[in-house]
Amino acid sequence: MTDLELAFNILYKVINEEAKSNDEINKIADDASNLAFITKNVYGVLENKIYLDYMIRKLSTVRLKKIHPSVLVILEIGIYNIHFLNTKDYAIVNELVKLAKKKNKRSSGFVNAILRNFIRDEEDIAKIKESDDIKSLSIRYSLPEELTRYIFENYGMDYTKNFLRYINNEQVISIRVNNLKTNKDSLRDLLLDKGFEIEYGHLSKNALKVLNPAGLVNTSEFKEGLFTIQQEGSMKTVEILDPKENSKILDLCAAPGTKTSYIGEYTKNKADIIANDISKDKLPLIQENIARLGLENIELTSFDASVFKKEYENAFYYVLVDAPCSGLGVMGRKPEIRYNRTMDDIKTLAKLQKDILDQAIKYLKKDGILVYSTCTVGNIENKDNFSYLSGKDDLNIIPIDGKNYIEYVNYIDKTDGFFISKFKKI
Ligand SMILES: C[S@@+](CC[C@H](N)C(=O)[O-])C[C@H]1O[C@@H](n2cnc3c(N)ncnc32)[C@H](O)[C@@H]1O
Repeated sequence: MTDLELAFNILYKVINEEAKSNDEINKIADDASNLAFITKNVYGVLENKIYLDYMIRKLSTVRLKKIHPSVLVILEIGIYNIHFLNTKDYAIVNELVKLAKKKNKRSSGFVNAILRNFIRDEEDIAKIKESDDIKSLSIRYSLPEELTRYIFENYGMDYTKNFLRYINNEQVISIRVNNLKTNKDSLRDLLLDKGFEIEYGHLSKNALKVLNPAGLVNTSEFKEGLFTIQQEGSMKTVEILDPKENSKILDLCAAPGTKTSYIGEYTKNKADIIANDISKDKLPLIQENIARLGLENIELTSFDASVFKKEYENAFYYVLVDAPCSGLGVMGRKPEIRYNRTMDDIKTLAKLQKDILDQAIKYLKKDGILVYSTCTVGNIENKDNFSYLSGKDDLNIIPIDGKNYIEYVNYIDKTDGFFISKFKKI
């Protein structure tokens, strides 16, 4: 199978069958002759899908909705390679026409015509002719219009442009060193030896950045639990919670266990941790991480955190609510998120977060610490829920670096958009 066909298969599943791009890329990592090229294609098409479809609309006499789903993916790959990767020769067209013959025989002439016409008339087709700035940005950076408008209304035009530009650029991946098994410099040396380009993290003392991360999870260092893939903003959540050894800690929304496992490492296996997630299916993911990283004293549970659990009342020194959220802050690494979120989802999630936070407060002992975090941007979830918590009589805000909360800005802080706030129960 060619690399383009592997990229096609992944894209088809992500766009039409709700698969996740990262999971699918990891599955084929060992078979691909050029993993970096496949990854570039998968991310590139997803990051530019609205724009690619805008151009295809101009080129096609058939309405977009009437184009067969596999043919549309083939066209998107074609336009992406020609326009964004500057592949101007006709070899790519021939390869995609061949692929079209395999996937949907009747459409190969159609694919051939569209891609050749695009090469001939690229400059004009690629022009975005929209008088509305938000619509134009939505197409240029392929973020659905209502989400683009939401970000603009919350943060203004400069932020919106920079934010969108950042999520469509290649992302730097961070990893968290497992200090129970190694240390930062030894791990750095091992990964450098394997050809990874490594830099030190800039927000967390336990972070390394990997500039060419393809294949990272297939290394023996990963399998032996020397590190976890985690972005620095996410690491900071646990560092801000700052849980102590010999304490009782509740992580209410824990799967896949990235923060739970950091809490375990941070407390050197010497705290009692309960990691909960509503989704039973996701508990094995947490278990896998715990086993891989060599962690102990972590109990897994599965209940709905928005419903009160009497036995946990006043039982914990630390409660982490890393809430289910719209995930707009991680679109750079999970580009398909943008096509699966609406403003209605954001409002529903914000309400769910409030309900979970209401229970979380009851589980804290006096002087106990609550951290409320999300991996999203936008006031409906973050700031409004921070205000909701600030209004509670039994909570005091604990400032973080002199501020009420941290909201990482991707293009400034060079990490995912992340929101973190901290409270003490009084
Ligand atoms: C942002 S993710 C958590 C990520 C995790 N803390 C980590 O660092 O790996 C939110 C999680 O909340 C879970 N969730 C959603 N609704 C929930 C509820 N009502 N109660 C408990 N967990 C819930 C989801 O299944 C999802 O795994």
